[in-house]
Amino acid sequence: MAVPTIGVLALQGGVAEHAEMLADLGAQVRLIRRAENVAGCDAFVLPGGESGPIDKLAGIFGVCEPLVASISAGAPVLGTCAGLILLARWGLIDAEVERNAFGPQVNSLHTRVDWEGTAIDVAFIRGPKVTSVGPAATVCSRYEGAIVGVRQGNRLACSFHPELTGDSTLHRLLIEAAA
Ligand SMILES: NC(=O)CC[C@H](N)C(=O)O
Repeated sequence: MAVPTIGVLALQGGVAEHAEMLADLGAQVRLIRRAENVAGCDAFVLPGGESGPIDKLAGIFGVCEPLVASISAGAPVLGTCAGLILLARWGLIDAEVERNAFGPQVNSLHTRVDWEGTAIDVAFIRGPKVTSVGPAATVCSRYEGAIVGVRQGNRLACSFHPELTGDSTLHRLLIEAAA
């Protein structure tokens, strides 16, 4: 099997941990900072950070349009935290989200959640909550009753940060989908 190239949106936020985890799993990592970086990627990661600035910079640097086009054409994607917010805002995940739904930075926490039957180790940092999902999306994970993980085919989105705890379950799913 050819080594998949995974593009990590690298305009703001927690880029390095995703890149390191993907490289450890054997993927070729490409940082996405400009429109021309998008072509040729087999899958994408939209990292956590601040969804407002990432969204704005993605527009300014012309990244948003080719990225949305590539994901719409079938490229798998993993969006974590701010990445989940962007997937919903860009119409790529059929879900409504509420930002900062687990409180401020001081309420950050490290816990285990279930993802489609697998226990995963994750961190929440000012994460969003999914308040409703449309018919195209399915719920993959909950924390204290709140929806914190959804998928729409090969589009995976979560409220938390698996890359900060070293849990590679979702990154493996992404790489498998890209193969
Ligand atoms: N850790 C994160 O990605 C936080 C997301 C941030 N609170 C936002 O609304 O974009």
